[in-house]
Amino acid sequence: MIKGNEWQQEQQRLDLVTDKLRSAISEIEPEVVGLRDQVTDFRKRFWEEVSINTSTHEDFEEAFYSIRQQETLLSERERSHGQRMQRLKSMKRLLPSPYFGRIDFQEEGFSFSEPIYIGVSSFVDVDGLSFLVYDWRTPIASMYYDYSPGASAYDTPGGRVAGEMTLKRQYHIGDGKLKRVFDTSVTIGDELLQEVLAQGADSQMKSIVATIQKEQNAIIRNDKTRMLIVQGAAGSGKTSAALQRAAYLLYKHRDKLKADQIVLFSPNPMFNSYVSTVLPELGEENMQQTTIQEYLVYWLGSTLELESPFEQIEYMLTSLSSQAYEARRSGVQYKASEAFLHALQQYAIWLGKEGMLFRSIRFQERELITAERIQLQFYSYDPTIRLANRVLLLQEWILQQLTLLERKEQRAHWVQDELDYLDNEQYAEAYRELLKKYKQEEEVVLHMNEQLLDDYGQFLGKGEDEEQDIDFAMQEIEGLLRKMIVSGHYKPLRNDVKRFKFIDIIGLYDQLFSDEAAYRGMTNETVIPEQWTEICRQTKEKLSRGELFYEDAAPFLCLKEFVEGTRRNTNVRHVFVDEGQDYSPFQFYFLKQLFPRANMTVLGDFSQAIFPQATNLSELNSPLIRLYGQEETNLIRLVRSYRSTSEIVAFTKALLPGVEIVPFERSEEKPRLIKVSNPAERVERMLAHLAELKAEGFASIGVITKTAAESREAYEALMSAGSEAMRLITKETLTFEKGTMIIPAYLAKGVEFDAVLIYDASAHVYDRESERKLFYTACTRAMHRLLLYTTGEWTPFIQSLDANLYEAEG
Ligand SMILES: Nc1ncnc2c1ncn2[C@@H]1O[C@H](COP(=O)(O)OP(=O)(O)OP(=O)(O)O)[C@@H](O)[C@H]1O
Repeated sequence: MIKGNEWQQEQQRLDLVTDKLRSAISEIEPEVVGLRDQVTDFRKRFWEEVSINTSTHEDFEEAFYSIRQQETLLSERERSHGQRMQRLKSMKRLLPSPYFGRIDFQEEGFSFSEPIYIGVSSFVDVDGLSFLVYDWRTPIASMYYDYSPGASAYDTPGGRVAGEMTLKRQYHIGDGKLKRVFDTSVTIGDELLQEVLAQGADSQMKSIVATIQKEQNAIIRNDKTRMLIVQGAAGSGKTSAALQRAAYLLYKHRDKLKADQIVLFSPNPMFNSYVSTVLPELGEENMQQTTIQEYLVYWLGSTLELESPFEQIEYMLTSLSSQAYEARRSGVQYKASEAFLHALQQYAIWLGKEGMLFRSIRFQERELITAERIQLQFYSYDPTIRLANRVLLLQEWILQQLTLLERKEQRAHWVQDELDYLDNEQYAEAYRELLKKYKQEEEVVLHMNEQLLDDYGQFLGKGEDEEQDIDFAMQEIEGLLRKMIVSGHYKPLRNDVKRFKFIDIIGLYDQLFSDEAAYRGMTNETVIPEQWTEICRQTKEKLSRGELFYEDAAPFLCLKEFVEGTRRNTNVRHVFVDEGQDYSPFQFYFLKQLFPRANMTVLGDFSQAIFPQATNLSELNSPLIRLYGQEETNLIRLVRSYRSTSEIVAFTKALLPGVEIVPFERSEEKPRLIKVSNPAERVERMLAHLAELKAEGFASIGVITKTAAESREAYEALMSAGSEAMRLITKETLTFEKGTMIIPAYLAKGVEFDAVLIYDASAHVYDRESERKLFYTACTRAMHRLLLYTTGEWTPFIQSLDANLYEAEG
């Protein structure tokens, strides 16, 4: 802590900045209100100021320019209103705590050092030059995160600036008052960080701007590589750093990057609500947040019903071991692999030569163009043309065929029938439609006049010439009506062709899962999973029900892309993938194709890989590194965990031998193992523990189960034993709230609780080695307290632990 004199000076400086903020706010506030009123008024009176006269060319031009002028004036005012509004908001955000850090920096060649105060946004004095507060994202502020006092430097667009940092100070300011001030000498944040980490969990993730650590800063400011991979231990701040990174990018590229050009892929919809306040807290708009499931469903359209990743994991966790189970598991892994991607690529080449499957174009129970004819046409194209381009040629050909067929169809009986059934009203309506459509065409206008429509039905009694004219006109109307009827019926056919419905894409995917020899022939694959026959049976059976396994979604869409050409989103510039270890190489490939202009940031932890299709993000041979190539990829590792106490980290680290995780020194209670004799006793003990934890001040508590069924069971047991309100979280839950919640481990990914209660850590619940990481993930959600229960034998993961790591209660 600093001394009295310095404290006073700091408080005076704070008062000065606060006063300046207040006066700037009171100056700008009326301006903002005034501009807002002007804009509203302007919009209301927009057309009053414009003279519209289109009688002559000159009048028309004048009207055009007067609209343009009005528009320019309006957008100018909107822009200055927007800019001032932004400034006002950022000053109001600064007011309660204008800055959190200070560095004094003496640049090389200068004889004095300048204090740099750092806050969530910049604040410049009335002279327009002196920065009273620097935004944390400015180049100079990076030294605050990267250096201790001593030699330091920062990068600017003009080059590197070196010098000496003579002081580094942290502030805890609340309501405009200095609460605490720390001078740091080694690494930043230790004291302030201690204080921040000692606090309880929140219903929303918090911004970590005041205590960003050096290795996290490297993630936030890395703006060079196409692919940034962050392999970070549980609680090491991957998600936090990702959100700060988005804020940094929005600031650095504020002229060209908009929030909707950044997409964050989250593990589940509830997680979106958990992280949604960080960017607004930093004064930025939220980026797009979604889940990969949402994307896959969107791209699949209504073709097939997709299993959700949570249904897949529930199957993995709840089914008994059997041949079918093992085959599914191995199928999931194979379908996620690069080998399968390669097989698909080879399959597409094979399809270029043979085996394409088409669907006949059918109309009214008739085959207009048979699948065989389409296939013949397809294979008549030059085989050197890419598959997807040949499909485009084919599409064009089918549309042409439809035009010819449509012409012939106009003479069909059914058209005459429909024509006969048109009543006068419909006839007249159709006629009007025709008039509208053809009113530009002189020829038609010549023969059709509105009089004819009005006189329809009173034709008798006219002269011969007139009658001839009328006959001719009637024939023409009839011809046009026939055309209209047929083209109305053909429209859906044409739309289907435009949407490539003439390709039997489900059949093509299904065909891949043929016997081993055929599969080899189509794909050149040599290494095929042992349970291939069973994998094929399961996949085909699912497809025959119009459904798709989760693991099949990305491969299916890739095949669709090879055949139909790529769909792309070129607007998005940054894709963030959180919990990246749970994505398959296939899904990454899909995202890369989908967002060709985006840089990718993948954050994950292979120790928390709970899905069988997991990808190891950081091993040398990782498919993720190969995605953009070594040169375009940067890998950063985080090992320090900021979430859990040292005792909890020591316990969880021992659960997963070899895991790289270092606790941030914060000591509290050891995890507690509570053995009870039956479920009723467990409920009774849990209720007592919940009450104790709440009395200690822990407001966010997670009762974590293995499956959804176990969550429901726990919820019912606790509620019927008289528990206070708690929330049962399911895959449909959209919001994360404070309080006590019961949640399956796979949905608790990415979130954290003050206290975690593992509902059943018995041997019969966590018995497969493949569930170790799930169990580890559940335990690592705890910040301050971890309690585990069993009604019998402990899971082998716990049995093998050193007894010093926990407190056992009988
Ligand atoms: N530099 C920091 N300053 C203060 N708090 C931090 C910092 N880094 C991380 N934290 C805190 O540590 C906790 C864990 O962070 P976060 O959820 O971002 O980690 P994660 O690596 O994404 O975790 P997991 O993979 O286990 O979900 C959060 O409470 C976060 O606020």
